[in-house]
Amino acid sequence: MSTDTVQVLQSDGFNKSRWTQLPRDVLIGHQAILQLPDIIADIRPGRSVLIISGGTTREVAGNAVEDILKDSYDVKRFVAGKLDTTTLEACSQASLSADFLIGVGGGRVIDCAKIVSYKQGKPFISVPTAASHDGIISGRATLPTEAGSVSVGAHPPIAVVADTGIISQAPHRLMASGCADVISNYTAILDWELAHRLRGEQISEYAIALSKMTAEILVKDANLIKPGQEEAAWIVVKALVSSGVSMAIAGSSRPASGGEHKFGHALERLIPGAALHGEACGIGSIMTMYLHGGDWREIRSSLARIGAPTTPKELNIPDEIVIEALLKARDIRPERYTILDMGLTRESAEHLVQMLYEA
Ligand SMILES: NC(=O)C1=CN([C@@H]2O[C@H](COP(=O)(O)OP(=O)(O)OC[C@H]3O[C@@H](n4cnc5c(N)ncnc54)[C@H](O)[C@@H]3O)[C@@H](O)[C@H]2O)C=CC1
Ligand SMILES: O=C(CO)COP(=O)(O)O
Ligand SMILES: [Zn+2]
Repeated sequence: MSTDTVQVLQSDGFNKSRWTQLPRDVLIGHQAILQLPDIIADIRPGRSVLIISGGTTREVAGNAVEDILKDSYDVKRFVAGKLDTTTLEACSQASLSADFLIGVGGGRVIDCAKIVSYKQGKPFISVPTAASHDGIISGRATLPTEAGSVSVGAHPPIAVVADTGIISQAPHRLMASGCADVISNYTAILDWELAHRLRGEQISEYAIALSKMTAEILVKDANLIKPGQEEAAWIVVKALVSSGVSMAIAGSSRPASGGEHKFGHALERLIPGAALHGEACGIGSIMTMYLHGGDWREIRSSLARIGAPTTPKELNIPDEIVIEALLKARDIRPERYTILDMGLTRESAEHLVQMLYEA
């Protein structure tokens, strides 16, 4: 390095720096997948693509994406049945001959594409088939492991193509779950602020403001979120994107994942597949909002208006398992300090679950 450069680099002691990664193109709207060729032409990621989808989502949109691209690109496909290390390894192998990846599906498929993209250093495009989670643009991936879910570093997608027609035709339960994922931002923020006050954890006011505003706008528009409506898909996808941007600004999932998410991850381990990700986090958020002394009834009524569950009974989950998940939450990602890490007892956990059924 030349002395001129060293002089330019001198500073007054301020040494903070943050690299924020965001997608380059975000396209949301009616028949958006038809514009995939334009998006790819804009990015120029190469000529061969691996389309990653799930068993169901391949039928829903994976095949259509393949059809749209097959005349101009060398297309291969990979079906990710579940998200585990074996699948990730197989997907990584399948990606070796591809220049770029497209993840077409729900949260697990997109996280699979995100992790493989990061490991292989290849760009990926996110094509969500459901508005069920706010990971559609985030640079983090959630990986279930034996020891519980871990949030792993990944690349955000280079582009997001969210087709509101496809998304509106997904089961409403998925969209309601995505709304619950966003509504749970209210308590994620309270937990982050708590960790800041109690533990000196660094917070980002910008990330907090965006995450909170996103939840507020969604709750304000709750009456428009109806099954089968493309406008509803439009509203919810925008909220999911906005929530994802808050995570990108924070450089972690903190503004969108607190104790209610630790509870959700614990519940998923205890009774896999009984609740969708956002459903579990929504119920968790009612309980942690109560512990924060906030308006937990407002969280509950917002979830109910959107059609998301507010009690374990609606998901056929025994109350006892929810109590266990509340107590186990502290073992999930212990470095993430939340209201559930403050010595919750079994009695208070039992009370929290009873409270969910209160009129
Ligand atoms: N990376 C991040 O920042 C985030 C990651 N996540 C992760 O995402 C996952 C949750 O995502 P979900 O989408 O709820 O779960 P998921 O990916 O398991 O999908 C749920 C179900 O919906 C089906 N599905 C998707 N689109 C459909 C459609 N159009 N029609 C019919 N069925 C359709 C799928 O086949 C699957 O059976 C969790 O693993 C969670 O931890 C969630 C939020 C943020
Ligand atoms: O789900 C998330 C935000 O909604 C983020 O996931 P983690 O809880 O795995 O960090
Ligand atoms: Zn979430």
